[in-house]
Amino acid sequence: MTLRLVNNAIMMDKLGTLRQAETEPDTFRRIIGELSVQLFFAAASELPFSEREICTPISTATVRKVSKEISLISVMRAGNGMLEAILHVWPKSSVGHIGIYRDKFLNNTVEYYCKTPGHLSDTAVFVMDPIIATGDTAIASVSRLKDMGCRDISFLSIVTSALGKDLFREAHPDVNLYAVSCDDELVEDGYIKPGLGDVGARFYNSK
Ligand SMILES: O=P(O)(O)OC[C@H]1O[C@H](OP(=O)(O)OP(=O)(O)O)[C@H](O)[C@@H]1O
Ligand SMILES: O=c1cc[nH]c(=O)[nH]1
Repeated sequence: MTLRLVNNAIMMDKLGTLRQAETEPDTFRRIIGELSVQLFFAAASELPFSEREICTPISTATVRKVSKEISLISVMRAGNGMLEAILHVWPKSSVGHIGIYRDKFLNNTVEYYCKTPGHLSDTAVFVMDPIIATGDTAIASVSRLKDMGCRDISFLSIVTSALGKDLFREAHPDVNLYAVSCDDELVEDGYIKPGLGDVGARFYNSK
């Protein structure tokens, strides 16, 4: 697995706004969506395509069509914020939802929901969750997808911790991870520093 950092001056400017504690939920949501689309486009550079001849208004041209079906898998709940924006740019995707969280008392992950497309293993699977902190949730989500037969998996995340990235790579060396930032530290309660805070709570203006 490689961590591909997808960032440029504009994306970093937007990430800075996301990091600011006083950023309002409407702006927070919009930027999560914008950055998610950039991650999806970067990850899509690995997709297979076929070529065909078409007529433009001026001449003929050889154009490319994506030749593999795409599945988008949201790790709830914060993954839903990325899903919405990506679905908007590739509406013919199939969509699945996985509900997995890290239970700090059990010191394990707990799955509470899983609904995915039936033909998932034949598709290019893009899993999304804005945060990889300890890595437990991302690792468990990808393991679940592999149990269903998925082999072509990319993981999209806005911010990963360095530790989470390393543990993810150990667990799933065959999965490419795309992120806007890799932050150095994890603090008490498993939050990334500087990070984004509680992303689900900030996205939904909720607890
Ligand atoms: O790498 P980990 O240590 O497992 O932490 C990352 C998880 O934490 C956040 O979700 P959270 O559990 O806060 O749930 P939410 O999406 O419902 O807010 C985030 O969206 C990841 O799913
Ligand atoms: O930094 C973190 C860690 C876990 N969950 C979040 O929402 N943020």
